[in-house]
Amino acid sequence: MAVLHTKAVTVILSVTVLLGLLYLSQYYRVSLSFEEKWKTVEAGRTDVVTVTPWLAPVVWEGTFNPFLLDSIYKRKNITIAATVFAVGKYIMFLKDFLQTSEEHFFVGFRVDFYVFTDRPNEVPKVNMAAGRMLTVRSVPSSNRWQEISARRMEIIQNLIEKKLQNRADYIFCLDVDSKFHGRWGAESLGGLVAVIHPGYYRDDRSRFPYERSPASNAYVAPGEGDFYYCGGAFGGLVEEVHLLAKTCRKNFEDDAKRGIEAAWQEESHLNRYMWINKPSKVLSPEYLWQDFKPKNPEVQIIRFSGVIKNYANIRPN
Ligand SMILES: CC(=O)N[C@H]1[C@@H](OP(=O)(O)OP(=O)(O)OC[C@H]2O[C@@H](n3ccc(=O)[nH]c3=O)[C@H](O)[C@@H]2O)O[C@H](CO)[C@H](O)[C@@H]1O
Ligand SMILES: [Mn+2]
Repeated sequence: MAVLHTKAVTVILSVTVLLGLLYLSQYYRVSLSFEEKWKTVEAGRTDVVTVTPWLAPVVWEGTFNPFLLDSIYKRKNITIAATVFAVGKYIMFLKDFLQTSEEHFFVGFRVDFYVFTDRPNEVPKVNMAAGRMLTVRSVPSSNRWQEISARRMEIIQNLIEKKLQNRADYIFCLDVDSKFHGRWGAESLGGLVAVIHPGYYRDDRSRFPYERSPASNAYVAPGEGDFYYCGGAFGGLVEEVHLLAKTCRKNFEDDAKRGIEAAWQEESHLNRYMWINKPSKVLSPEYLWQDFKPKNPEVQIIRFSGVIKNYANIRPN
């Protein structure tokens, strides 16, 4: 009896493993048939919104085939730039950010990281794969975190004007106090790309923390706004992000001249910009989660997530 039982278990296990392997071999095949290419999209997701009212895709796990997407963009031989700021004590986050990006962020593509810091000597040495590169640039420190965060727009604008226009196709601007945990690849590419903020995606828009004072250039009126987007991750084609950075910088500085600072600094200006200039691709909160938030069932994978930090210890004010 015991022998029979063991045999049955062995057979069931073998069949399961074989079926699993068969499934994986199908999934990992890059040269998909015409019918197969449409399968993932047709199966899609029904528990979340996957297209905006202005017909931009909202990228969730299960809405795309990663291997197909990579194969499409590989042929185009693109370069992706990524900016990250590590000013003051935030330099401590850089190592994990860079190390995990090697494992998950556009693996197999040409990626140029631009690190902006006031502590260039403390930039960690991280082994990077061929085709990936890191450039360190000095920026002044500040005694106000709001200024460090908001001045990113000006620095991104300058970087694009002085360096990137003929050197990169796409750019992503990312918070440093975060780590990659899952694939972030070609599915995220688009003209203008925004990430839905993990803290508000289940809320009614009346609760979104937009800037509510009409005196500010970042003003979003009650009843307006699509999603609440993160300041910690956005991107797109270099020329689109240039326009975004230039506009947000101007609006921010204009406000400052009149003694106004929007509720969430450049994040408020970004949200105003995205309300007027709809993103052509929207990334789900999988693309910027927060470690302190328990995972919700619709979030099948966390790709990038903010680490838990003690603000009082790391910010200058
Ligand atoms: C997840 C997310 O969307 N985060 C946004 C949010 O809060 P956060 O609490 O995530 O802001 P934060 O403290 O991470 O600051 C934003 C970023 O500025 C840089 N930094 C900041 C302070 C400092 O002393 N040194 C330094 O380098 C660093 O790259 C950091 O990641 O609101 C901020 C604006 O108020 C920004 O829009 C952030 O992107
Ligand atoms: Mn952050």
